[in-house]
Amino acid sequence: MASHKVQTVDLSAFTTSNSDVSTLDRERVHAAKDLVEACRTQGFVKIRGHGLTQAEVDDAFTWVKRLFDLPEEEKLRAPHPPGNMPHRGYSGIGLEKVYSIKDLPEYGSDKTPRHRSKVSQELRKSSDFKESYEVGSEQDDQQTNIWLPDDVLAGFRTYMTSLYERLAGVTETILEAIGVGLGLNEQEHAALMQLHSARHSQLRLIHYPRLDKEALGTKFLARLPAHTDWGTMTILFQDRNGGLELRDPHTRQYLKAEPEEGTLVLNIGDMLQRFTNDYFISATHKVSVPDSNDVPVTGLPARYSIPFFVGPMPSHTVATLSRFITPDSSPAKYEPVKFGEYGSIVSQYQYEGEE
Ligand SMILES: O=C(O)CCC(=O)C(=O)O
Ligand SMILES: [Fe+2]
Repeated sequence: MASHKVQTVDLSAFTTSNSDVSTLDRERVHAAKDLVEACRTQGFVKIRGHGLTQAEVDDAFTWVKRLFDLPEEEKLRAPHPPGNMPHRGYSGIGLEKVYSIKDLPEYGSDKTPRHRSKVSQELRKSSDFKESYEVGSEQDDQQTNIWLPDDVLAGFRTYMTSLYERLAGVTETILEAIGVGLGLNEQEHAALMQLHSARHSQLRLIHYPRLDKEALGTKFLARLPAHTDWGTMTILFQDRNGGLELRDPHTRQYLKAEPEEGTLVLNIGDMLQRFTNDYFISATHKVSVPDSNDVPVTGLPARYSIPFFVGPMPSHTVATLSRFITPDSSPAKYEPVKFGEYGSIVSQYQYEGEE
């Protein structure tokens, strides 16, 4: 079904238990099929009934604003280290340039730092006008969190740790629903669930500062250029200003994910696309800056967002499920790939710090 807006699916049947079992089962199958249909035809969807209340989401944004309202020198007490790994802590404006793997020339052949930075420069002349803070699991065995000292923002670490865990729970619900919607057997379902490691996902807090109307007219300023996410999928909360746009793969037109109380935005990433042999689409998305003529004299308001990037263990090899491969009509499109290797190929071009 072609659609000109971002669909909304209600997963309440997966997060509540107040009806009788057979009704609940029917509602689950129905919602799960809608979810799968959106992932297949568009690669993105808004989800309500995901398990977090709007009050919890509002709380999360209050913490994010508290963080970014701190003076720069305080935020820099939890600096993101140079280079792309570990991807943790605070990054000031201009440190990141986002790409998709398909934008990268000759990836995998020449990976010397000199070549990398040359490629970065050629790919895009301007960095993203945003600041961000990356949080991982406290149990991550590969990347250690970088926290602000507690006197800078008391309670921040405890809050973000619990938010990470809550979002890992939401992820399980969504994957569960995808498994039901696809009608996976037990073994296939287990393979799907392996695309989420609760210890290796990533919570990101983003602030796109307010932009002056005049500056917009004279400088090239980007918020977040078009890209796909390289993990399994991303769940994202945005504030009431909206701003996220997702590309419909058929019409190639960008659709605005209008902010809607109680919803999150799900976009499929490269790993689920490979796992399903393109049955699901890794969604191209961006946060654009309008033409200065379309911006009010007060400027373009600041924007905050909270994406949670879902991925498997870095050592996990993601292979296409055989049910999506048929020699004639749907031959295998992807070689199995180790997630950690795939991610490091993309991320090394994105981060501007010196190594
Ligand atoms: O800020 C947003 O709404 C999008 C963030 C995003 O796509 C990303 O960080 O990969
Ligand atoms: Fe993204």
